[in-house]
Amino acid sequence: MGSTGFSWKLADHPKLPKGKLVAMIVLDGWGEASPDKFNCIHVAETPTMDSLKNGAPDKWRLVRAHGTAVGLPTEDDMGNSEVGHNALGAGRIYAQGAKLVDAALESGKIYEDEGFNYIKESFANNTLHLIGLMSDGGVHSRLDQVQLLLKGASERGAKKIRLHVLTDGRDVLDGSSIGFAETLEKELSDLRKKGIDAQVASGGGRMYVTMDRYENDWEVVKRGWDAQVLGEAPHKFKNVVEAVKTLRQVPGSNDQYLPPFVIVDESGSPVGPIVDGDAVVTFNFRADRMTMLAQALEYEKFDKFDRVRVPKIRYAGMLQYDGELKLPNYYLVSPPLIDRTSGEYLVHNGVRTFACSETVKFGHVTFFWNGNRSGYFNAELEEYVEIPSDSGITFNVQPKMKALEIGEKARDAILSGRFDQVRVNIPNGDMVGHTGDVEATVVACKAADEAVKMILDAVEQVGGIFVVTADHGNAEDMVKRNKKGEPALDKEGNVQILTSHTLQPVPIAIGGPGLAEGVKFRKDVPSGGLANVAATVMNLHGFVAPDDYETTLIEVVD
Ligand SMILES: O=C(O)[C@@H](CO)OP(=O)(O)O
Ligand SMILES: [Mn+2]
Ligand SMILES: [Mn+2]
Repeated sequence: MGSTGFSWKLADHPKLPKGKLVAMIVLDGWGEASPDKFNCIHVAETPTMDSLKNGAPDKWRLVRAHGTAVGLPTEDDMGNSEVGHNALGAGRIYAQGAKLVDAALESGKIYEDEGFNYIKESFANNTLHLIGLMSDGGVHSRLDQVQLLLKGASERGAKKIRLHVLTDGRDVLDGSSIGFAETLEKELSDLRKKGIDAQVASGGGRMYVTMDRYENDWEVVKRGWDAQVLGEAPHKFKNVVEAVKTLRQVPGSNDQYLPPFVIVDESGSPVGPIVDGDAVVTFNFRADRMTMLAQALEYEKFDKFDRVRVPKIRYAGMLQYDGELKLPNYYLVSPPLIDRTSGEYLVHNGVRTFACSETVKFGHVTFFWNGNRSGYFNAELEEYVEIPSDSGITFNVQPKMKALEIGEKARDAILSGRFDQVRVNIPNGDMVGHTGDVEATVVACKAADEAVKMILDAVEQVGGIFVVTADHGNAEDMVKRNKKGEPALDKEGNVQILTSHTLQPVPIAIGGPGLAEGVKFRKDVPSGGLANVAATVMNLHGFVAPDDYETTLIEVVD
């Protein structure tokens, strides 16, 4: 014990042994919903997950993965990977970005802190640029927060404001970008009536422009840079509503993948390239899809693509996206300070850890799992393996993704005897679910199930334990529903495909030959959520979780 009384040492579990291999499998976007043809998990052949559900009733249950259970503002907020993996890894519920920004805007504190005062310096003589996802999905950003920020900044001296918007269609229905563009245009025209020169300057679909993650494809960020900073894009329009409406008419187009565009004035010049002296705010609160742009905006040394022109700007993130890297240096709202995660505790207690996923989810089982922290706690005890994802495709084209490769890596890590915890994220249900392609999502779910089987077989061979769960729903419900739960029809009488996550709970199953006799899920944590998983996993490693962790889901009955 240190002088403060704090210790990384975890108490021994009174009944459970140490030294058993624990495989921790997170199926991304795998919720539980009633069987129906839009439930791709139900439609797919998933014998392994089915056997867990039907095999041992006291070793399978549901946990909450959305809303307040994962630190989001309301029960109407669907879960997402960031908050889901934060909760799984940290074992406690933290008020998350969406909620922290709401509070800072509500109290006005956002305008008093260092970040806003820093960008404010540019207001008198230069432009304020706001870059981010135009959506009310609440996963990466929310338009109502942007509206409040516009109001707040203009009341505090911003005279010229330019927005660089990314269309969504992934956290919200495809096609909803038109409505958001109209709302924003109305807001900006009201500002213009008050004498503020406020306009949208550029845009593009989030998956094709700017919002790549984990360095899967820097071209995505470059396309955004060219439009936002240089004012160059293949498509030019007079305003954002015209842009979105026109680009959506191209056959096969959708909000997620709209090409980059710039808004031009009467003379054909871009209305808002970013130039020396300007202020820039990236208004997404979630980190993973903003850090690449943040690097391009902030780093003097940068070799990921040719920036051509690097304006000297005052840049602030809505949040700081990476606390270790201090990226960006200035931010409007402080991020949740997630400390003492289960990963850090376990490493301090000698648990050797292997974590793996493919690029598009790699940071989920490492960065998010470890409380938004990059890198190892102890490089001697940990190994993180990233399998390169395909880039430049939508995943309905390759619905199996790298599931089997992840399964193989996990299997090899388990059989090597070098690790006590082998943790993976299997992305298929989520990544293919987001494409809205129901048939491909069925294939995706089958592939995910096969990867689980591969890992469970290895657990069996070494006498280990498994925990299989998910971070939030997605593939289990691919259609928008009315209040009665039936598919909701649009004006033309068509069902509306749901590309987003859901509000559904997710399964958690435990088992394996190493699971001690008498271990089962407690009945007295009926509203358990993802944050209860960390204490559970610590128990399975033979430890008792710290007192302030959400309680364990298991008990040992003699
Ligand atoms: O793709 C993403 O960025 C989100 C949806 O916006 O999905 P997930 O939370 O599963 O990463
Ligand atoms: Mn996810
Ligand atoms: Mn997702």
